[in-house]
Amino acid sequence: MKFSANLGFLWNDQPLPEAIKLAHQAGYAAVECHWPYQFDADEVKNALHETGLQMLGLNTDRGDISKGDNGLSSIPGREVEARAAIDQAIVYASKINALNIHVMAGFASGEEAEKTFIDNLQYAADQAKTHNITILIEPLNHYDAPNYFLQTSAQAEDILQKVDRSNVKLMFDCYHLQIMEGDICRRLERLMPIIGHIQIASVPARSEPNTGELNYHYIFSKLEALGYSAPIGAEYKPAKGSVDSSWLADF
Ligand SMILES: O=C(O)[C@@H](O)C(=O)CO
Ligand SMILES: [Mg+2]
Repeated sequence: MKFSANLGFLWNDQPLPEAIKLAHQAGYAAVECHWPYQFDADEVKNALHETGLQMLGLNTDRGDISKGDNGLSSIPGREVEARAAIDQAIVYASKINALNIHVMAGFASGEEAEKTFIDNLQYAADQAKTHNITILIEPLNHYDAPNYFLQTSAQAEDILQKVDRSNVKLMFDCYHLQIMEGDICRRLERLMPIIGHIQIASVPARSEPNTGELNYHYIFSKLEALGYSAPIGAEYKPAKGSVDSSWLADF
């Protein structure tokens, strides 16, 4: 299996270009991040070039985090801000040749929120297409993100059907979906055609993947049997605060 270091959680005390170099030294095959916007895109691009790593993905800006925003794209009345965040992500991603953009839904519920999310995702997909960028949506668990618009894979599947764009896919985060739904292996197999990226962490602690209630040796053997060969996102919070990548050797 190949792994992508999620630099939102790993080496997140370092400037992004430095974190990319540290991920390379630790043996990761790719990198991904959350919100890279404070870092100069040229410096990030140089670090990617120097290490030969690809940036798999980044997120749209969350909005005003001091007011509790966690994404904007499903919030009726905030379409202008949501689309500005999508445009910003596309510009940044295309500068550093990132493959995917996770469009964050935010806190909302109901039919109007669903319609808003679908419209914004169609906008994002159409803008991203010319840059060969895939748009991702990710269900988040209701403990970490109570009242987040997108909470289950079934809801994501329904949204993707309604969005009806081939470059919009599901980010299957095993950590969130184990908490919300379980049945991870069957779910991965069934949803494989709509999966754009997979992330992992232990459950429930969200720390190093080889601890906790999910058996990743088993899950990876199933993914291998399904022919999945893309790098898997190691999106975990290091248990002791500093990054220990020795778990990579087990896989
Ligand atoms: O799982 C997560 O929390 C992330 O993948 C993310 O992008 C939203 O914070
Ligand atoms: Mg995730």
